[in-house]
Amino acid sequence: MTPAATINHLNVDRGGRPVLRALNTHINTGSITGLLGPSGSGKTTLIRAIVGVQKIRSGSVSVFGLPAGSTEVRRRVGYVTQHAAIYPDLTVEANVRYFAALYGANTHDADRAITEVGMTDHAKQLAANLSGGQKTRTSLACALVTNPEMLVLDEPTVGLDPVLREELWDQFRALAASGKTLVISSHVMDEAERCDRLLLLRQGRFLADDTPQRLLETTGEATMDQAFLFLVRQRATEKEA
Ligand SMILES: Nc1ncnc2c1ncn2[C@@H]1O[C@H](COP(=O)(O)OP(=O)(O)OP(=O)(O)O)[C@@H](O)[C@H]1O
Repeated sequence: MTPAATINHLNVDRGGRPVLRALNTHINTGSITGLLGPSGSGKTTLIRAIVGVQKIRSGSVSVFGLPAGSTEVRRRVGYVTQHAAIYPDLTVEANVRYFAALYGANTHDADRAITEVGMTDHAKQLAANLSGGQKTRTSLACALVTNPEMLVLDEPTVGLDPVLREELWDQFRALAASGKTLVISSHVMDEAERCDRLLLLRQGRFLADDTPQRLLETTGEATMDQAFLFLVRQRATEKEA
């Protein structure tokens, strides 16, 4: 199957320092790829490169076979940034309809997106009065108005309680089951096991690129946290050798 995105020898500098270093990978279509790593490891930078809003030093990122961020792919990729980008003084419906208008979609598309994220009962509520999870879901609806084939979500579950996180992950799984490609970043290792494939980032390099199951098997560890630490130690030993 043709990958939804291909990252080829990607190098990115920010503030004059290398932030992503020689990354190579691909993102499978119709699946959930988790981008995991500690704070500052480069997750947001990689996400920005996939969406096509990040200046890169060298290498390439292609999405659906076209350069990331090009006009032809922009509508096919939905992006939810780390901070819910919605207007607190507008209702859920008005927020999503506003996004729809911006992207040349109609009110029917907006209503479909609201239904898709399970926010129909809250459509008339002001965004200011929503819970954290509902705000994230509204942002997700805004990203879904163009019915994108790929969704890129930057730490969508940060600050949410376990029940809300569970609900959101059910939503993500349903979106992937409908054929959409999801890239989801997180620094919470227990979310890793919910992904089909994992990219573990540390200091701008991939520590691992594998399924959660295979990562546990190859490291011989019981949890993702332990597997991550195992790989960090292994990398340090390799450097010393
Ligand atoms: N606008 C910027 N100018 C200069 N350096 C930046 C800028 N944004 C990020 N960086 C640096 O790039 C590195 C990677 O940042 P990035 O935001 O991609 O990490 P992250 O893994 O998403 O972190 P977090 O989990 O805290 O959001 C960090 O060292 C950060 O300080």
